[in-house]
Amino acid sequence: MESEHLKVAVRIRPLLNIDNTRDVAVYTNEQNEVKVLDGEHYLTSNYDKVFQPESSQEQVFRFIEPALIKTLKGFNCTVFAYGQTGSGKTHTMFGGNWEENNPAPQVYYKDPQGRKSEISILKSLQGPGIIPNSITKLFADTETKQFTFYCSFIQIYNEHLYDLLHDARRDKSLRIRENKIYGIFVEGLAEFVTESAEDCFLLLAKGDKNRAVRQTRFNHHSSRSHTIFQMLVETDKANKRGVLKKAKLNFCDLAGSEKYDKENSMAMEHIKELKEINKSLSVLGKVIHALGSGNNSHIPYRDSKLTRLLQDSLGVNTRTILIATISPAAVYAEETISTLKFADRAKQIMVKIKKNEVSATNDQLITKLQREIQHLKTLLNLNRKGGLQELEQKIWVLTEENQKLKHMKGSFTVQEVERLKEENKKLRLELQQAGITTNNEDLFIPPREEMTPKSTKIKSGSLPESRNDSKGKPLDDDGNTLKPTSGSNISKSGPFVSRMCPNCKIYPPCIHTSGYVTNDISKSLNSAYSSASNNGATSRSTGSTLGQTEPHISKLEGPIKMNVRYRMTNYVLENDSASAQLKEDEARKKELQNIRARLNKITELENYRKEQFRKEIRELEENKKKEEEESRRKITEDAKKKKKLEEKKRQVEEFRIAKKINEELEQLKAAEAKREADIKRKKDNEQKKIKLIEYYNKKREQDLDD
Ligand SMILES: Nc1ncnc2c1ncn2[C@@H]1O[C@H](COP(=O)(O)OP(=O)(O)OP(=O)(O)O)[C@@H](O)[C@H]1O
Repeated sequence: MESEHLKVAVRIRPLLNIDNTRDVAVYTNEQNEVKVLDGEHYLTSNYDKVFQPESSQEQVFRFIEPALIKTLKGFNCTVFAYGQTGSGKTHTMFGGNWEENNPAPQVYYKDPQGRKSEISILKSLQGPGIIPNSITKLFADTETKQFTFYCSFIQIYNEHLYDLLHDARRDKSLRIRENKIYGIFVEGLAEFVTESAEDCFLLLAKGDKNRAVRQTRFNHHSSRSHTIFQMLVETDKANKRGVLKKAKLNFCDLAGSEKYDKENSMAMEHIKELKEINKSLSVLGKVIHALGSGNNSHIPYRDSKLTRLLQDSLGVNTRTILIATISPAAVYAEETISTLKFADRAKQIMVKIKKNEVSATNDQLITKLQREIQHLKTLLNLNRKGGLQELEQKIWVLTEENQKLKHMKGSFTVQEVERLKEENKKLRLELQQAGITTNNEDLFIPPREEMTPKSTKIKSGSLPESRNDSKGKPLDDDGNTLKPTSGSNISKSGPFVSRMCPNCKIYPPCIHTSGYVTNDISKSLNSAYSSASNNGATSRSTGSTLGQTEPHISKLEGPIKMNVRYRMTNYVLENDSASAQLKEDEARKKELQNIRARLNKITELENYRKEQFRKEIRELEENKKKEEEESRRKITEDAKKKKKLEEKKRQVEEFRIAKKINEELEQLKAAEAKREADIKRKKDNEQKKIKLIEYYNKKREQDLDD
């Protein structure tokens, strides 16, 4: 065991016409320091290496080369390109003008006569990037040695995984799965055996054509998905210590981080992409942060497909190289600072690295090889044009061979295992010549001891970090309850019982034992037997079959014909002693029990809270009712009061009017009285005047008389 820091480099690309500016904000010095300075922002940080705008692709490749070479010694290696959209990730990983020049070859790599095509994609690249340079280097270094390389090309688009080599239209998203034998793997992902650098370039070119791209503000040809070009490197021969080496090489060209463009309205699809990209990059940041903080109790690998897929290539057992790409332009200072901060955080990860060595006589390896050989033979048998009779014979031979292998397990020599590996490779080559591809679910046949219902297997703690649903059934990465892949119809009779078969007098598995052959073969056998019995042969009971997934055979899509094999990932096989396994199982069991106990507590708490909540709601409802009644009563009272007041008002009004009338009447009466008094006074005065006149008249008459 040795420990090593992850390596972080920054690559500054030159100013481009698309930047529309001559103002720069990024400065560097000899000490691999980067300064971002634009009056508004200031950041200075130090990295393992800083590549200037004029640095060549060759110089960048030299930086990752030591880690690359180590893959041949059994160390995993992951190279990331991280940065803002248009900052040069694809340029760094694939090469200058890769996307524009990608020729997507329309020729067979091998013509029908088996002659090699002369096409060289490398020549068409202006300055090959890390991936083509690494491929050239690996094949040049292993020319004389015996290594096998398996390649696959994945893209993660909107949190869905697609096989870039098979699924141009992103029709079928793939699932990430994990188990004890294969580790973390992508179900249904094809792996191609590549015999030369040219093989790899063809795959690269084909996959890259299928990548999701879109024009963004900063890049006319922006990659909108994360892509991972994976290479598995395996030694064919065991070394003097009887050890086989293998390593996984991941080249990740991450989708560019991008800010929401407020000025130009973005299409919904673009916004969704942007959200998913930023989310998964943020999870990558969190994982890196969690690894760096040394608190490994919870690392959120499962929060994004990218981190889940790279779980065994992040933090442990892997040399990780992060190349942060930035633009020097002042207009991108904010994005540049955020990229540099991400790179800073990444620097803090301490990576423990160990070799992927596996003893050639390791039981798991033998089981894996046996299983693969069994499956490949089945496929070949189905493909070959032989009649049923021939097929039957071959299956008998295979049955016996497998029987022998089963009994021999544990007493294998290194040479025998190497022979198994050789045989495995040859079978794949034969499939390659036939241009056959298949779904690797077929290979995912549980070993005999696992042929119990899946939940039992989970309980034994065989799936690290496995999640269960409320009924204790295992969940997959998408949170769905797992169904046994190939064992949905698996015999429920429990583990395999090793008793001699009464019909053929050998130990199972044999054709009379349930759970041995696939449906197709079993059907062929059944009909072969029935025709044999019709012809007077001894009648045999055929027994039930496993009902496993039928081998799916289809022609390879596109013109490339190559070897196909399927993901068999199991990288941490060292120290795989039974006691360590038992301890691990125990620890997992305890962990699961703890989780269940915690879940129960949480459920109890939740129930209690629910009850409290219901109570509160009831009280609230009662209070509300009372309040409503009260308000109704008040409304009625108010209405009555209002009525009374109105009545009073009316009365007062009437009274006021009556009073006024009275007053007016009084006034009228007074006026009348006054008038009457005046009339009377006038009358009296007139009377007096008349009397006076009468008096004076009388007196004059008297005087006259006198
Ligand atoms: N070091 C460099 N030297 C010259 N040109 C470069 C360099 N880096 C990037 N470029 C150019 O800048 C443009 C954008 O680069 P590239 O496509 O690699 O960006 P990207 O980070 O992969 O973007 P996205 O995330 O949007 O896919 C391309 O035209 C590329 O050729």
